Amino acid sequence: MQSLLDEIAAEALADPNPGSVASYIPELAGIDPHQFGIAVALANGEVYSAGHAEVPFSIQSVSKVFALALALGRVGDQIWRRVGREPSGLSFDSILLLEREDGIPRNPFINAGALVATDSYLAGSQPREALGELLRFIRAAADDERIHINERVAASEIETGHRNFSLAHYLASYGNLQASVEKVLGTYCHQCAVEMTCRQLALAGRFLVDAPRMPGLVSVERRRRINALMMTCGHYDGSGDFAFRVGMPGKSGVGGGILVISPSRAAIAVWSPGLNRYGNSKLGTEAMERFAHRTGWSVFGVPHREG
Ligand SMILES: NC(=O)CC[C@H](N)C(=O)O
Repeated sequence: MQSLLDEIAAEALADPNPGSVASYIPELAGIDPHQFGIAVALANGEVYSAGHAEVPFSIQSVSKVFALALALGRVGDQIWRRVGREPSGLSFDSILLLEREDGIPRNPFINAGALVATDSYLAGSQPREALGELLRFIRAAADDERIHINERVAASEIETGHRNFSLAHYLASYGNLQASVEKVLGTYCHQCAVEMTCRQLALAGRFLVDAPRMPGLVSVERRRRINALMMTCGHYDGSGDFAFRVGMPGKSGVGGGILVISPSRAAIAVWSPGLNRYGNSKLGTEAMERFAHRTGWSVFGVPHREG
């Protein structure tokens, strides 16, 4: 495993075309795209990593996985009255379907749906308490008390988040927000501003792995369902392509991180800040494709011997 990760990191770091970083969040715009890290937390407790696996990055939409788990813990299946479970086929911040579908976002991994998840785990408490609970969840999953929120990234996004404010107001106009738009947006932007290294993110992802000794933070049924949604919706309008190329559930963020789950084997985190046209990490996606190919890992079966 170590030599495989070293190889994959070397290939990614030698790529002259890492994509371009998200520039709409000013704090993220200045990050050097020529960075790549990968970490694998295996079900047996071993952790392997290579490249810039110890560099903290903004997890952005990868946080939507933790937010959904927390929201389900708070309100249970009630959340499915307010958000769907279908891929949207549109970019992460699109408002298009909200009008046609009466303010019910397609899924909890696009921004509109994630705002509903944030509103659900807020559930009457103050943003500070709700974010404390989110951090407790992530820290417990990773077994790492150092994981924190980068206030500058949160502030930068709140200042420039006109689209997300529009989405939230739109949801509110349909009665699909309980807390105020300001509270939901403030909480959401802080949630996106959680910072982790690849190593921390792989460890945090273990709650989605089906094996003994993994952090049991959600029920078996929820774990399977969250994985299913990652497979179908975790990469926005690039979800089909990621499933085709990698064959494992994953959730991306515009910070360039991707959390991938091999359901009974491992949680894998890759990070490279340059993005492809869907807003998902370019080198991260390519590296995961190579990783899946070389390990033979896929949720669609094991490679069989030729002949
Ligand atoms: N795709 C993403 O990572 C988007 C998250 C980002 N915080 C936003 O809301 O725009």
